[in-house]
Amino acid sequence: MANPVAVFRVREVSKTYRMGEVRVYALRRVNLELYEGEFAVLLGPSGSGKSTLLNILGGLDVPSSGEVWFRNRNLAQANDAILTRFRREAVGFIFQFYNLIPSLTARENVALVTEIASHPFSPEEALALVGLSDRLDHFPAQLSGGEQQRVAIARAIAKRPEVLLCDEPTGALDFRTGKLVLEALARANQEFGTTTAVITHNAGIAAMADRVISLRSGEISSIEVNATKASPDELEW
Ligand SMILES: Nc1ncnc2c1ncn2[C@@H]1O[C@H](COP(=O)(O)OP(=O)(O)OP(=O)(O)O)[C@@H](O)[C@H]1O
Repeated sequence: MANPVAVFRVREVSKTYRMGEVRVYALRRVNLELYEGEFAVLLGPSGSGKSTLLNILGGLDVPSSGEVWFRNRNLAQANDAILTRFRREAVGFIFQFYNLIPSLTARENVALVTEIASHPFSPEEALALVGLSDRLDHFPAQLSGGEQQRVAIARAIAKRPEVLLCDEPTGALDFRTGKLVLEALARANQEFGTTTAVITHNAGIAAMADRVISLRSGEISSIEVNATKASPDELEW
């Protein structure tokens, strides 16, 4: 990437929790940029701080110290109202469990978001992007796990967020279904230039990233740039 533009700049960010007498560092003086349009994979063992970092980037949590810049806004200093607006306008979240509303169809689950967004895709367009045009009127219980996750992706991308933050999006899925979900994420990244960060335990997924950011004990232990990216259907794990 020539002169990449940083969407996020994380500066000396620490997050600590007090557990009785001891202070636990979930993150320790982390410095990081996420660049416009990139697909970043965050790898690291359980407890290394991946979810804490993603939640801070997405404005779901705030650091104990340090700065988190989203473009020209310091999220570390933002109040709840500003963080809520930031999340609503700029961020699509995808979690391991799909968090769909069971009494609503796929189309209606996506419509919940498109109704409050300023320039959304229609639910039908968003569901077409993830290959679910033939499942619009299915309820979550009538969909497979991978299909439910793709509805969650449609819901996240329907408002055209600048960033997509995904915490173990394939964690509950088998290999084949996981690949369909990764294809949907790669497509949103490529077609709309959505900056995407994906947490995974699965090192096999790293091959589809522009950059692989590894965490260990609350610190970034390495950042690797992939010279060539694999497409999801080439991944092995
Ligand atoms: N609310 C909390 N109170 C106390 N400690 C916490 C809290 N949230 C996270 N931690 C601790 O912070 C550290 C980092 O947690 P985090 O969930 O970010 O790790 P992770 O890399 O995402 O792990 P996993 O892969 O298991 O989800 C862990 O040691 C965890 O126990």
